Amino acid sequence: MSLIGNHSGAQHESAFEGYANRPERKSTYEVAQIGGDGIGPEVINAGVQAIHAVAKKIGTFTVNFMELDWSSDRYKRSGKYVPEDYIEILHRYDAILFGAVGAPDVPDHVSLWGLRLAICQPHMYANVRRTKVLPGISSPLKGLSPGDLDWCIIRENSEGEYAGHGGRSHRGLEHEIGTEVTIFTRTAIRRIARYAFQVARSRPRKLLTYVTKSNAMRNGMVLWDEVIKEVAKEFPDVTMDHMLVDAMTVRMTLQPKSLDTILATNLHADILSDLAAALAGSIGIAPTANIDPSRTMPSMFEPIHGSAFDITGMGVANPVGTFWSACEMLDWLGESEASQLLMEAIEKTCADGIKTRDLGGNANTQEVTNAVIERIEAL
Ligand SMILES: NC(=O)C1=CN([C@@H]2O[C@H](COP(=O)(O)OP(=O)(O)OC[C@H]3O[C@@H](n4cnc5c(N)ncnc54)[C@H](O)[C@@H]3O)[C@@H](O)[C@H]2O)C=CC1
Ligand SMILES: CC(=O)C(=O)O
Ligand SMILES: [K+]
Ligand SMILES: [Mn+2]
Repeated sequence: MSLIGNHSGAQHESAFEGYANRPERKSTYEVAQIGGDGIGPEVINAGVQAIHAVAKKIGTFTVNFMELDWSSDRYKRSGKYVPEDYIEILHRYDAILFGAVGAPDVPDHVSLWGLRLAICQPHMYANVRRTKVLPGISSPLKGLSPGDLDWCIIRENSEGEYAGHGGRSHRGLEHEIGTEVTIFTRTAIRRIARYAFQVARSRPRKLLTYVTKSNAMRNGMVLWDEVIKEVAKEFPDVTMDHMLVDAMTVRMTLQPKSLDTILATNLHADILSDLAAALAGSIGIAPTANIDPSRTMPSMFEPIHGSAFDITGMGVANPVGTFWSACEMLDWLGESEASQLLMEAIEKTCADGIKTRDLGGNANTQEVTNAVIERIEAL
């Protein structure tokens, strides 16, 4: 697949380049639409409008959305976030467009495990999170211009610190114990390392920085270091360097231009990718692709942010993170031209100053959506 973005000069390399298993293009894509909770349905509603507009403009395919009510409301009604046969249900779709999960009156660990982790952990082992300073948006860092902070963070998405192993005993007593056991397996480290090297290889700088904490964590993190060095031998054309996670926050902030593709564990990359989004201007902008590289399961695309109780229902949520996630979805489906077109419309909208208040603007969610659709139609 070609580089994205010859339209306006900005280049958006595919995060999925380098994979031989590009899909057959279809005339109709079936997408599961799961708005979820909080601002999730608000931004997904915006994303669906933008995808329909871009499909109409391109004219070679349509997207059918099937709205699934998998959410905390469903949990409170029925005791379950998802039906018993949810994996079989998801198999019917080409992709999943997801908002967020989390409600003020449900414990966060119940909601996250009930929906997002239930869907992603079994198959979607690569969590791909891109960053870039978009035109018209200022980074809190000094001296950066549009196009800078062009990073692709690859997060291990199936195990690690979020493996769910552990337990509690002696509940309520002074000597109560809680354990959260991190699980690292050679298989999972190797497959995510290969994925990250493929992404790094597909980008012009061919530079991979991998992040661990193998000084204090002397077992599993040392296994990471060893397996990554083994996998590196398969990719002699990729330059690799290593950072301990604490120092990585400093490098991201003070030497941001020294980074390109970044590989880290589930927890570390969760944190570093929120930092990356903030450094690029707002958590409301950044996309996430939860990828099953084998294409056994549909992959799931979602903005990086959560359900944002503090702004739910106000109509001011930034839809850009969802639009960019929609670009990633179209790209993964093989519709690279549509992906490029949508990205270009997003960039033009930002450049024209049509922004939500998290970016210092005063447009609401629908106004930003309308502006993106107008620009799609005009391109
Ligand atoms: N993938 C998912 O479904 C995720 C779910 N969560 C869940 O979301 C809930 C809230 O978590 P928080 O830690 O508060 O993170 P959050 O991302 O929901 O919100 C953090 C801050 O960023 C702001 N923000 C987030 N998205 C925005 C957008 N699109 N436009 C403008 N401002 C935006 C919020 O208003 C808030 O001030 C929790 O239940 C948490 O577990 C959190 C992260 C990811
Ligand atoms: C849950 C969460 O914070 C994430 O997936 O990024
Ligand atoms: K999300
Ligand atoms: Mn997160």
